[in-house]
Amino acid sequence: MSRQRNLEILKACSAMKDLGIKSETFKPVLKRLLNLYDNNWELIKEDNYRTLVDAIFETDEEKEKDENKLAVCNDPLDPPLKNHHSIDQLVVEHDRLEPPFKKHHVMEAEDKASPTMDRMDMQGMRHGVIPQSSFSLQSGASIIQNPRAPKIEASSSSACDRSRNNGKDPITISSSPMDQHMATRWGASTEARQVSNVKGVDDFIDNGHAENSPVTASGTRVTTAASDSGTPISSTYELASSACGLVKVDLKCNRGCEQLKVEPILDSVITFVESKYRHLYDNVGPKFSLHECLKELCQSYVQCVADPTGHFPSRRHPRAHLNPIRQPNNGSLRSGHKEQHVKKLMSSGSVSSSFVASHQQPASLSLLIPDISKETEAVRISLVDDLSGEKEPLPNFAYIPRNLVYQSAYVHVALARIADEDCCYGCRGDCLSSTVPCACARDTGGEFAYTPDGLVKEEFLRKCILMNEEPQKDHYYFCQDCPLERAKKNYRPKNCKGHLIRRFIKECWRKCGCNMSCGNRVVQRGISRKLQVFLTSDGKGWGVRTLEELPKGAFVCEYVGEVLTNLELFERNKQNSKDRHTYPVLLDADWGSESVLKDEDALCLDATHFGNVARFINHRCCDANLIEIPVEVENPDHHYYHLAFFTKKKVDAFEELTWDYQIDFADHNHPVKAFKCCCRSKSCRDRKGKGLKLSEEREAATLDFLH
Ligand SMILES: C[S@@+](CC[C@H](N)C(=O)[O-])C[C@H]1O[C@@H](n2cnc3c(N)ncnc32)[C@H](O)[C@@H]1O
Repeated sequence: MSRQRNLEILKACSAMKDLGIKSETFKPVLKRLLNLYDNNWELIKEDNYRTLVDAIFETDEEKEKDENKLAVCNDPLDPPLKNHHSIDQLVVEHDRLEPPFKKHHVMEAEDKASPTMDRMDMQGMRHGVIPQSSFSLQSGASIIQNPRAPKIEASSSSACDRSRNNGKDPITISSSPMDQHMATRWGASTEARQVSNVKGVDDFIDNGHAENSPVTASGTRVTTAASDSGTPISSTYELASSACGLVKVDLKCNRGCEQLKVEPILDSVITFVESKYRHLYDNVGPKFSLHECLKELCQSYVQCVADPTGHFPSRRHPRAHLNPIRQPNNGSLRSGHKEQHVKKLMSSGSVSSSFVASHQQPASLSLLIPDISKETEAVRISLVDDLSGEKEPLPNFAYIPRNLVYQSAYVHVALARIADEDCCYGCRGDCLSSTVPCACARDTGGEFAYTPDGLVKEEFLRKCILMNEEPQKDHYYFCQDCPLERAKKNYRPKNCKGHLIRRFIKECWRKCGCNMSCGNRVVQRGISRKLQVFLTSDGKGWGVRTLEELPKGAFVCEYVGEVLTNLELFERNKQNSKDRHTYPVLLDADWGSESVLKDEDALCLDATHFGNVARFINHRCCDANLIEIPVEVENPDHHYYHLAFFTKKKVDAFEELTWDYQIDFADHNHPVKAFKCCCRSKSCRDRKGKGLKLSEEREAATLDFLH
């Protein structure tokens, strides 16, 4: 019995040595654990002495101090017996026999006995559940809430354990075996850490490590400052992620062996850092928040998995930026399920000060085009296929970030056409910060349509939605001589079907005195949200989803295409009637302002051959999450304007973006044949493919809603 015990003690010594934990640190804890567990070594040894290591970390300073005292004197609880060495004796003996570090033992042990989280994920996989992860970090304390996810501690710990070296040993990147243990507990391999530390994360990725090897990045900062006693103050931070999507941020604040006289309240530390940054950096505005930064880190982790073309590419597609790749599809779940699943995760359990990171296993994500915009947009827009085995041809079109006139359309942009009183020549900086709204707000009732956060104001949005969804008779303009009808063969002047008169947003422009970051310039700054083109699972072909949560009223993108006259569109559609067309957009919001519109002024946008990401946004009857709003930028006459998409409500990350094309499914004379709608909306206007009149359907939808 006693021999076995001695053997166990020696093994524990060896394991602790490997982790760089000094004998005087672990001895008292080991004794305490043996007492606690009634000498059950199995519990202590589990997961490469995880319990012991955790207990060492968790032991508070006071207790440790006391126990340290015990460790240096003769232990009354553990008197030396014949053939029964005390822990102290054995440790001393072990110290003489063993070299200080045996890094590989840690790895081997971890490989064999995989940590709890890996086991759980495997189980999840077997049951067809996407491994999920979430961590919630609240100031002061943090514990995982997700019952399926493994237990994770998000800690802000004092690193006194390591500072047992009295602050003499320099702390270098990845030099500490304890770091390695922490990393391996989080699924990080020593090799990965070393490569990532030495060469950077990207190099590690390009090294082509095994697909399931985790990505880790860690770093250490040693400040030049010294504590009151002259001990160098050093701190380390460690980022570790596991293949199942857990991310751990570990901050270790080291003041050598000094004990903190006053334990700072984490909230105050956060506030202190925020104000420090506001003072230090001009660009850090009053809204800077460390919580937001960490939340952003979590969300970006999720996004980088979903969008491997982000700034930190996923290991799965190490060279995704070079070639379109079609990866074998191993995922067992259809994207619809996954979207739901991820949405559920994203919306679950997040309180204002907690961060939730969750993502799905990227096993089935197939990156086909890293950036459809070919770097013409400020953000990359990837095209992925996460359905197994679907054969959808890649879209054949040229990406253009701004509209281009095809041939005959009259789009006359000239500074002289903008009257001085129609712009804010005298403004400086940001028009939104001025107490009196400038001339550019005149068209929107003397108030800007945007909030300082760049969102469409609630009231303006509400009116636009109402006008679209429940238009009154006086919201329509009926042409005496409709340019649309003029293009048709059996032209009858009075056949106009009506054009919805819309509310315009007017943005400041070149003739204005404000700068580009003026809050009244949103659409002209282009796409800033993280979008992705993906293959829909319900037969609509490609669609667009957001990779980040979008608040209500957020600008998503503009509908960009070739600017055609309606005559040109008609001719084009006649010639290529078999082509799959993106639905053309009429620029008819202001047709009522002129009694007879000339053909070259009656314009539309066709994104079939030239377009931007909006050409992939699918239609949804009635309850779409986007609304199109006309935006005047450079053209005061409203023949030509920008059609911008804004969110009608909060949109979750990974949710498909849709807008109501306002199709009249019953109009069989429309230049573009209506498709059979698969929007699955409760109020789908294309019921059983028969197609009801838009007006009838609107009525039906209203009745549906009322009952
Ligand atoms: C603007 S494009 C959208 C992108 C398109 N899904 C693609 O794969 O290129 C419009 C076309 O998408 C398809 N589409 C859009 N919404 C749809 C819906 N609700 N039901 C069925 N097909 C739809 C139709 O083929 C339509 O002509």
